[in-house]
Amino acid sequence: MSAANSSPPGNCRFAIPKKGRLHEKVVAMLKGAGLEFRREPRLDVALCVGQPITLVFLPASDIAKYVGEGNVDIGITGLDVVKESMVEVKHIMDLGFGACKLCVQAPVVDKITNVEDLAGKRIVTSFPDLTREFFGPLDAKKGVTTSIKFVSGSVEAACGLGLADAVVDLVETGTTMKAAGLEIVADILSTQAILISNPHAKHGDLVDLIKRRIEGYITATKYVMIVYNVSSDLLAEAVKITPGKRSPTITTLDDGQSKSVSSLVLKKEVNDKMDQLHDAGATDILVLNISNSLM
Ligand SMILES: Nc1ncnc2c1ncn2[C@@H]1O[C@H](COP(=O)(O)OP(=O)(O)OP(=O)(O)O)[C@@H](O)[C@H]1O
Ligand SMILES: O=P(O)(O)OC[C@H]1O[C@H](OP(=O)(O)OP(=O)(O)O)[C@H](O)[C@@H]1O
Repeated sequence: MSAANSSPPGNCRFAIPKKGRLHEKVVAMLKGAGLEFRREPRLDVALCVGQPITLVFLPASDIAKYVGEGNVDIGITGLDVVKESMVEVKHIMDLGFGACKLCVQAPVVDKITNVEDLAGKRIVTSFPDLTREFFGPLDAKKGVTTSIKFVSGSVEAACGLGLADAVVDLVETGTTMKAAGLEIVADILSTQAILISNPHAKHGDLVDLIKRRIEGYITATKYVMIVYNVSSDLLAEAVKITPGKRSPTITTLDDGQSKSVSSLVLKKEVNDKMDQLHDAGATDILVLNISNSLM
């Protein structure tokens, strides 16, 4: 690492995926959480503006190992990577993106419905340890040994190439699996992106700050603020529709007859809530986006 590509001593080191499926979402989340940074082209470290935090850009599949071994203090990667790495890390929070499943998949033409039929056969995967853990009990039951081979990518091609009888790979939409003529025989793990830290991380305050900032951003992206007017006699019914996260804010309008209500509402429910408020007699219904929050 050159001097430009290193972290000032004493900074909290925070690893994020340098490319791949999680990279853009993590960068957008950090920006939304006010953890601003400027990354020079081709450098794998960047300093956060105004905080003693160094971002370290690493392959997603290596991040759990670096966090577990204390080379970095905190990181973001998939739960699948953490489980596969078999290292001890503190699972701070789920991040709500990067959701997919790790599945055993076999060629559709083979019509395999019972995963036990694959014990003793050839499996190709990027997750050899989780695969071994999954097939261990099946092997023991049948008295066979499943052959498990590692590949780092394009796992879905292995059956078509004659290298495997089945694969263990991630499935999100199922597009890759279907295109390769495969189908799910068994689920191994549901995964999503998570925030992790070294169990003995020295930078407790910064870890808390990062967690708080990210939580604020996640809340802000999940909720919108709904604001409406309603006559005092209809207020109780309207408030039942929008009880808020804690409770709604209610103020009296100048006319003395009506109330103005503002309340947090889940983004995915807002259109239904607007219809219900309209039917309950509310007027002047506005929906406002929240750019960040601290609850
Ligand atoms: N199709 C997907 N949908 C959602 N999340 C996924 C998907 N594929 C992978 N992930 C998540 O992203 C993590 C990184 O996967 P990715 O395939 O981007 O690996 P990579 O090694 O960083 O990149 P690359 O495949 O470009 O080398 C996975 O461990 C998983 O948690
Ligand atoms: O169910 P889908 O939506 O099709 O997504 C699943 C695919 O996404 C990932 O691969 P990626 O495209 O990241 O490339 P890789 O094979 O190089 O890991 C994963 O390994 C699957 O192959």
